[in-house]
Amino acid sequence: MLPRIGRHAGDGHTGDWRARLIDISPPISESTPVWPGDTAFTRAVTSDLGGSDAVTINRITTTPHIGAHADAPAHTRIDGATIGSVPLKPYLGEALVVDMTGVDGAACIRPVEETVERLGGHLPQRLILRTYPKYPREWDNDFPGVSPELTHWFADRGGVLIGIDGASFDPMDSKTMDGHHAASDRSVAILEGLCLDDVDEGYYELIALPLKFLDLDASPADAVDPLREFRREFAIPEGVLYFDGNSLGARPIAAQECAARVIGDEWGNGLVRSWNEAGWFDLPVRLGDKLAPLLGAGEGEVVVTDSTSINLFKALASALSIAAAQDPSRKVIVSERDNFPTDLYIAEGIISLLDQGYELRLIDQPGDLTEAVGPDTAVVMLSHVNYRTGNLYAMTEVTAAVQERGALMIWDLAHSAGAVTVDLSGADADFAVGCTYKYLNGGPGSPAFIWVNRRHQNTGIQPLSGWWGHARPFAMESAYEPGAGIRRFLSGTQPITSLSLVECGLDIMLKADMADIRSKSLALADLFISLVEERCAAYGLELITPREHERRGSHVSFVHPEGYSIMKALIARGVIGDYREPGVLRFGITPLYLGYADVWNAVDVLRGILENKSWDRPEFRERDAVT
Ligand SMILES: Cc1ncc(COP(=O)(O)O)c(C=O)c1O
Ligand SMILES: Nc1ccccc1C(=O)C[C@H](N)C(=O)O
Repeated sequence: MLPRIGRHAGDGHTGDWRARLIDISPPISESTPVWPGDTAFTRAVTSDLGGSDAVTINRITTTPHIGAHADAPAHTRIDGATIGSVPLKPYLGEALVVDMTGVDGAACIRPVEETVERLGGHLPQRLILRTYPKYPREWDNDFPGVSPELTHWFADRGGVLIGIDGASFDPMDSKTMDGHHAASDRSVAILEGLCLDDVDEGYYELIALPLKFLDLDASPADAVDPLREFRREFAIPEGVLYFDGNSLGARPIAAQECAARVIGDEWGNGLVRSWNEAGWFDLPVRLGDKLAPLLGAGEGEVVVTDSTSINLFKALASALSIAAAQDPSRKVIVSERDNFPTDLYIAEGIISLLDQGYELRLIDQPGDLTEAVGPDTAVVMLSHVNYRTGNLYAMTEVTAAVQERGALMIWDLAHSAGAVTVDLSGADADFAVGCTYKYLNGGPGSPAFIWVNRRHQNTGIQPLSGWWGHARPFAMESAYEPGAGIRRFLSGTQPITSLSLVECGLDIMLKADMADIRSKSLALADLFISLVEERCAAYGLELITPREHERRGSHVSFVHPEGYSIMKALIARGVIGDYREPGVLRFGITPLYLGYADVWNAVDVLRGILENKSWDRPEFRERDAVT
């Protein structure tokens, strides 16, 4: 049984993660109304810290049918299962909230059908029915119940749970309890007394796990509902909790069909004609335009092409050429010691290739940046989200500070695109690069992207002057003439099969609201941090990710001296994160396919591994080539 989520709300270090969850459990206290004649909630203190006792302990007396609660089949059937023996799965997962406030009498089929039709035709396995415009604080005799027809109709369509805000599935005067019987006959789990005041119609993730009272007829349940509708777009193997979308995103289900189309039809049947007919030649630009809104960029500013490393080479070389034209005395490239190594290596490569006295100046922490940028600085090149710590730079402020000091700003968005809200135009940055295989779910090694501010597109030198960046590629002229606009940043022929798959990930991402992704990411990460700190406190994990939302990307990293073995043990148990030197356990938070229950379950596994020291085995110490 998972513990109550709500209990973690006020304990100081959890931040405001609950702000993005909707708690649909009314508070339980002595003033909580219960069915007339049933046992109200009372408590007595049996041991008191305020007195001379070592701990405080209460004793409670209550009906289990209090507040938001789950009815067990044993409530209305002599041979029915008790709440401690019901399966938990129905209480956890995607739910549709339907507004029944305008319906006379019991909740019925029609409004469900209408809502499903209006919202796009998908009926999940859980239904939550709202019958009150405002949840009653006093006992209300006049609740409508759930019609047996609705329960049968829903069970016929695979339904496993119905929840309602009213106090019961049957009206108050029912002697036959038909609503309850229909549910137990059809194995549909029952939730009653949900407070839905803040919940609009739509799809949510329901978490409403009953406390495991072995022999009881019901149990109080806590229910929280963050938005969740995208998980079914991804193929994630059974038994895997995937926390590594920051290295390689999960596979969109659509990718398989897309691959079959590109290979079978476009390549197989279209052959070379597909460069025109299937739009292969324009694909880098078309996908760039599709990606642009996720970066706060406009049309004609982004191409999807090459790798991040190669795009960084192009961006840095171009930026240096622009800076040199303005002020050739500026010879410093500022970056961060903790930047992803390829970024620093590429800068070193350009410096030695140009051989013009350029040097790399590395800061040791984000706070040192402004001091490091001065009249000698040509370009500043930073990862927006740090690959190891998850530190997030304030893009607008940093860009402004850099440009004020006369330098150009290049952002590496590898850990930002699809993970955090990005506004390149708003920040008026100079160049940006990033990959599509992480949060954009483009596939292993899928082509990366480059964004170039329009003011620079036709000015700098793009040194990888291949024919795809030529003004007239098929004129086959012997001299290079750079094309205009973002096409200049193309070099040569692209891996079309891999490039095509990028579109599947983008299409999913574009259906979601980036603000929702960001807030769910923060909520999941807050939950993850608070659970690890609370439940694994004894085992020496140290958080290296900033707690402040405005300084954090979309992964969470903990350091532990045995980090490598612990991560390998986690992966062996199906909790897939990754390891980075030194000692960093890194967990990617991908709101499109991770839910709150996944976080609970992953922390459970982590705690078990730490508690039993099951990481301490030779096979978990053996280093793989890729960590
Ligand atoms: C910040 C950052 N830049 C660049 C890269 C990699 O670049 P490439 O795709 O060229 O290997 C990564 C991860 O691989 C990264 O995290
Ligand atoms: N491209 C890869 C290939 C193999 C293994 C990992 C990667 C990564 O992307 C690592 C990632 N950039 C990181 O932040 O560690």
